[in-house]
Amino acid sequence: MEMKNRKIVVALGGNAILSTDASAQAQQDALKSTAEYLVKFIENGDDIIISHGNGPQVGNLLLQQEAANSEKNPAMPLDTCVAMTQGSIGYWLQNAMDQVLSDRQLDKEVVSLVTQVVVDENDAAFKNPSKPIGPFLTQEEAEKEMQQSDAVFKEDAGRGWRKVVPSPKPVSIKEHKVIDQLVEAGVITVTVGGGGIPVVQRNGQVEGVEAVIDKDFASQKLAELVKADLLVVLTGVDNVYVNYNKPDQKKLETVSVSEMKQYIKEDQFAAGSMLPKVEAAIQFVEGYPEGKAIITSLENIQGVLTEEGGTIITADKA
Ligand SMILES: Nc1ncnc2c1ncn2[C@@H]1O[C@H](COP(=O)(O)OP(=O)(O)O)[C@@H](O)[C@H]1O
Ligand SMILES: NC(=O)OP(=O)(O)O
Repeated sequence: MEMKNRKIVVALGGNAILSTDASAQAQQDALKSTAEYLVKFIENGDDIIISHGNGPQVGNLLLQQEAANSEKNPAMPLDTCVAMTQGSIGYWLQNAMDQVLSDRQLDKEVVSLVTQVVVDENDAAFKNPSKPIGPFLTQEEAEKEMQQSDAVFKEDAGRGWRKVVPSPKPVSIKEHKVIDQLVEAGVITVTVGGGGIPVVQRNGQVEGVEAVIDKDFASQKLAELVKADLLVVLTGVDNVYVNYNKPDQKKLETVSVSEMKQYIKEDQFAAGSMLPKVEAAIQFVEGYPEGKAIITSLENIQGVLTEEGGTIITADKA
């Protein structure tokens, strides 16, 4: 059954933007294909709020900043780099969505919003950098980098070594009311890009801090604040699995919060890849039991339209 007129937060995973080629053209091309999928929500009559990651992009931007750093042309701090990636990826997404909407003769506006996400300055994450950004290095290259600077590198889910930065949890989203107004006005809104620009509130002022927020948690916070019907986390797999990549792997379809928590206890989801998605899904439906969360791939958007595909996380029955 097709579900319609839903308010949906769609979080785009890394493969929706960048696979191997980090050039602007390749990322724009990838987002054109992504937009072809996303437009299906609009054709279905849903309102969407789009969020996206920035791990590879913000890490690459930091390297560019460091390479050009001089007194006259100083490197920008990490919060500003996050804002810069919100701008570039938001521009590409707006452009890609505009193109597909116009091809389909759909009369819809798309905007991307520079979004500040409030974090707690005492979040333990500031003392324990964990969010991988930028390119993958070999262990040898990472160790050399660590000897030469204060940067921390860690192994990223079996894929290589990457620079890691603090990733505090989102507490609130400064612009959430205006996001809701945009959605109510029928505007497709790109927001909390790269997890949002991390800011803290000090003496009544908002100040940027050097961190990268996980976009799945920022999307969950957004879905909670705008009371979304659905949080859709799009990634590289159609479903979440237990015993993933083992001969007895099992696809998860509709799963309650309690069942998911049990799987977390059994260590079924890799930290830094599937675990934050599952945790974000749980937090959303726990905080807003009217909502549901779906973890699936872009290619399986049809399953999201019918709410019959992907891994669907629902609140426990009262
Ligand atoms: N239990 C699991 N079930 C399904 N996928 C898993 C599981 N554990 C780890 N993964 C991996 O996690 C990936 C999603 O994480 P990642 O690629 O880091 O996210 P993103 O799409 O946000 O960039 C999946 O594509 C899959 O390869
Ligand atoms: N900010 C963030 O979570 O980015 P990635 O999804 O690209 O890691």
